Amino acid sequence: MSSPPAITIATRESRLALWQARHVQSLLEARGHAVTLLGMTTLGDQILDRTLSKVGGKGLFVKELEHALADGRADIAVHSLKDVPMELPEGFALACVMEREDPRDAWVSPHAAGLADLPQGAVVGTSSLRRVVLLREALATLGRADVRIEPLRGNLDTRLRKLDEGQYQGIVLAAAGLKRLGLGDRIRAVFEPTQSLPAAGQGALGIEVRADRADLIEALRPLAHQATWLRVAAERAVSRAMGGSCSMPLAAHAEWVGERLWLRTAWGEPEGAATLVRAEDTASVASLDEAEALGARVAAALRAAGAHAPHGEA
Ligand SMILES: NCc1[nH]cc(CCC(=O)O)c1CC(=O)O
Repeated sequence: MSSPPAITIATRESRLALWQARHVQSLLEARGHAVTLLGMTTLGDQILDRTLSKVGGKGLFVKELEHALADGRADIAVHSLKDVPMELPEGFALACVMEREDPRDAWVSPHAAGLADLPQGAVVGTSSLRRVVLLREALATLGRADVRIEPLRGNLDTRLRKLDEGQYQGIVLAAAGLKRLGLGDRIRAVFEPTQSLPAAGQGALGIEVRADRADLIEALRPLAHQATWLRVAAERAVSRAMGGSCSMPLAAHAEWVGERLWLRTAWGEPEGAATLVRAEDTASVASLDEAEALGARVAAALRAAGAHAPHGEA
């Protein structure tokens, strides 16, 4: 038998990206592969101080890594699936989706145990439009028109520093990123999906390869987690059907209830009504096709309830 192929992982150099790449590295090494990391700075990393949706969206974190796969400098790229565009470019494939970390949003604040306890006139920081519209709805329900939501950009350490410096009284981050970096003790509370519905793919890692690398797709198969993959396929199908980019305030979250997949979605407009449009459904799901069909069906219901793509997009 031939020995397992050597694998080079292209990775961004943020602490979270490096943790994720090393996580995959150790799983592959345990299976006998020799693994090296190729660190890269992406355009997305260079402009972390600007609102991503204004400068071209999620693809920015992925494209440079794909160049390295295309020209053979690297074999695989490890991504937070939340940051991966719905349609990969021609010639690339998602080889596997791995077991999900906590998919929920986390509340981080030295000042308040939750939104209701915020001091008068508090500033809450968050970056994604999804979290903005969810927070706005939650604050309106609590009658907290005094609380302002302000943009918060940068990698995890930068965001926590801005909180600690007092620019915000509380911030909302993915629980998964904090836990992976050993910062779980910064989490004051996790939002249940009824309070802050997570983004499609949040907390799940995916491994991208060149579509012609059947050898790697085979080698990565043992890292796949089918129960996560089906959840994420349903969630991503919603984003796809909605023309989803990160300029869209869209939440899509699936979880298992026995053999059935329960998919919940929410959509809002940053300048629109505080109350979000929501749609949900369940289905018996055993294949990626069935998961995607559920996603398409719930997306159609969400559109019928009033959700739409931004300005003229399909
Ligand atoms: N938006 C950036 C991003 N991409 C993935 C994660 C967290 C980890 C994950 O979802 O797997 C984060 C940080 C955050 O949203 O707070």
